[in-house]
Amino acid sequence: MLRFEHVCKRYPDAGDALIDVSFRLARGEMAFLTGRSGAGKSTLLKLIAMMEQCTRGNVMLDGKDITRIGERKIPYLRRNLGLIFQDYKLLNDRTVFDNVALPLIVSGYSHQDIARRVRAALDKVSLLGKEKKYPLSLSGGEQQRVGIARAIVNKPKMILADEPTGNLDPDLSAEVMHMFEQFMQVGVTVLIATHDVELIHRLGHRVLTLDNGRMLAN
Ligand SMILES: Nc1ncnc2c1ncn2[C@@H]1O[C@H](COP(=O)(O)OP(=O)(O)OP(=O)(O)O)[C@@H](O)[C@H]1O
Repeated sequence: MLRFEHVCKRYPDAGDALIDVSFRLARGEMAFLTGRSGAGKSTLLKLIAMMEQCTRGNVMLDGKDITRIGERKIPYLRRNLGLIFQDYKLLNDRTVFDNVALPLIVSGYSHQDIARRVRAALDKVSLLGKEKKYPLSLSGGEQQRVGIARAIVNKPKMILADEPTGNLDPDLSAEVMHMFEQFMQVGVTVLIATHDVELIHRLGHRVLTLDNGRMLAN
C-alpha cells in the first residue's frame, strides 16, 4: 500500500528532516510512527499526504509514484487518504454534520448521498445524536471523533493520524485507538504518529521509529 525508498527531505534553510528512509506498509496494516520531537514524524506524514515533496528517493502510494506528482492530480489522489490531527482542525462555525460533510461536498456528491454517508460515518464514531451541535459545545474526545468521522466519510484506503490522542485522557485515547483498529479490520491501512509509548506497547502493533530523521530497524 505504501512504500518509501531511500527518501530524504531537506527544508530550505533547515537541516535534513528525513535521511534515507525506506519502509513498506501492507494494505490493512496498522503501525505507529514514533520518535522524539523533531525526529521527522510530521514530515513523513506530510510526504504521504502530498503536503510536502521529498528531496530525494521515491514515495509509492497504492501503486502510484507520488514523489513528484503534479499539483492538479493531488486533490484526486488525496481522496484515498483520511487525515486526522491533534488539534482536530474543525470549523467551529459549522455544525458537526457540515464538518463531516465537507470532503463529500468538495468531491461533488449529491445531497442524498452526503446525508447517508455522513450519518454512517457519525454512527461509526458513536456521534449520531450530535449532528446539529457545534464543535465548541462538544468535549475534546467528541471533537476528535468528529475529526475521525470527517476523515473516514470518503471511505479512504489509508488513514494518517498526527498525534491523534495528544489532547485526550488515557480512556479517550484507548477509545480512539480502538476505532483505528476497527478500520484496520476492514482493510484500511492506518499510520499513527505518536509520542505515547505506553499506548504503543499496550496495543502491540508494528512500530516505526525515527531518530533524528533516520528510521531505525523495524
Ligand atoms: N516547514 C518547515 N520548514 C523548515 N523546517 C522544518 C519545517 N517543518 C519541519 N521542519 C524541521 O524538520 C525537522 C523535523 O520536524 P517534524 O515536524 O517532522 O518532526 P516531528 O517528529 O513531527 O516533531 P513533533 O513531535 O515535535 O511534532 C525539525 O528539525 C523541524 O524543525
